[in-house]
Amino acid sequence: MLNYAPLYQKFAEEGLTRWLALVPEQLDAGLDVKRYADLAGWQRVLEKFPTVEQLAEQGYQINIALDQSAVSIETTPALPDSEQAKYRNLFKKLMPWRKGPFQLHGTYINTEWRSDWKWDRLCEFIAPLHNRRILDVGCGSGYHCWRMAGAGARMVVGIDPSPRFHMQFQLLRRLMGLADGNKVFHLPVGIEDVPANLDYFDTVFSMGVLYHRPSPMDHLYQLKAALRPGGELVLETLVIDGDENQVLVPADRYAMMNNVWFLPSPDALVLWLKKCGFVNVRVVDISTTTLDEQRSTEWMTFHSLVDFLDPKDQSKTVEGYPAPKRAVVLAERPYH
Ligand SMILES: Nc1ncnc2c1ncn2[C@@H]1O[C@H](C[S@+](CC[C@H]([NH3+])C(=O)[O-])CC(=O)[O-])[C@@H](O)[C@H]1O
Repeated sequence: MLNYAPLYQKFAEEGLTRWLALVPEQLDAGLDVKRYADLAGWQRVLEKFPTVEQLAEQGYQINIALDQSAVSIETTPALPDSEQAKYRNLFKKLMPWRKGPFQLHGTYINTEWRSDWKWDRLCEFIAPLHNRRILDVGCGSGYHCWRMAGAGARMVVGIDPSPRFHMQFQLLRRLMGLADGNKVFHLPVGIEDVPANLDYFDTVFSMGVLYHRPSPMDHLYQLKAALRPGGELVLETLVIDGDENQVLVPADRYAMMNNVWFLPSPDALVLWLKKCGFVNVRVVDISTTTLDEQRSTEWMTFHSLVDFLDPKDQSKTVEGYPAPKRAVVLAERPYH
């Protein structure tokens, strides 16, 4: 059984009461087996893994590392080869694994994305996460949430509406046990389910989400309202080259994705943030996504970036738009 008791307890302790009141309903809706037929199977996969307590009884010590490129859970001594092979096959049953990498009980999960590279690009610029309460909007499997915990966060709430990613997160939580997992939580909901005007989080991350929103200014206002005054927004999104009034709205698909709305230039993004009332707005990174950062692997066997680019000119998407380039922008919610 998935255990949400620690989430209820932590939300209560940390004063997230308005959200807490909605959580039972949100879990029911986000994990509705009638809507998501695979859930029961994923749940059975999770239950095949040993809990930390079971491993401890067998004399194993759990070693968790959240501050290196692969979020890692291993034992001392290492599990026998036969057990490692069994778990490797079970990890495969939760494919596709998109955000990572992870190193779990002898298996390196080489995810579609080198999410650690994104982390490396921003971590030196953001306000230090020590003791902060953090919201990660569109967190996927929660890879970055674990890295935030590794950087000393007091509490991390990751949200993502995909039930598969929720189960990937729950698997990590099970393997980790509560000792280290009790400050990182994941809810199977979207930004629209976060209660309005929380005025709460010290840092809000929105990475890879803005371009999926049909109403980007509303997204920025929602993020701002989730922050406490003085809190920091870490915004990462697809951008194009151009001045502050240049924005690409793809007619149909962009890089084969059919739910892409607005790709601003970095300067336009800065203007939008200022117009929405953020202060101290600055671009800290602009990077073109490389074929080494996003690619098919044995853990994500579908098409990936190389298939989304024009084979004759990789500076363009198959639709003829500029190839994916992403910016990281930091901004603060003002005190007044
Ligand atoms: N309404 C919504 N509210 C919140 N999340 C949503 C919503 N709709 C979709 N998502 C989720 O937003 C995530 C976007 S990926 C970024 C992952 C991570 N942040 C990363 O930066 O690597 C995009 C990328 O590949 O960059 C997906 O996991 C969706 O399920």
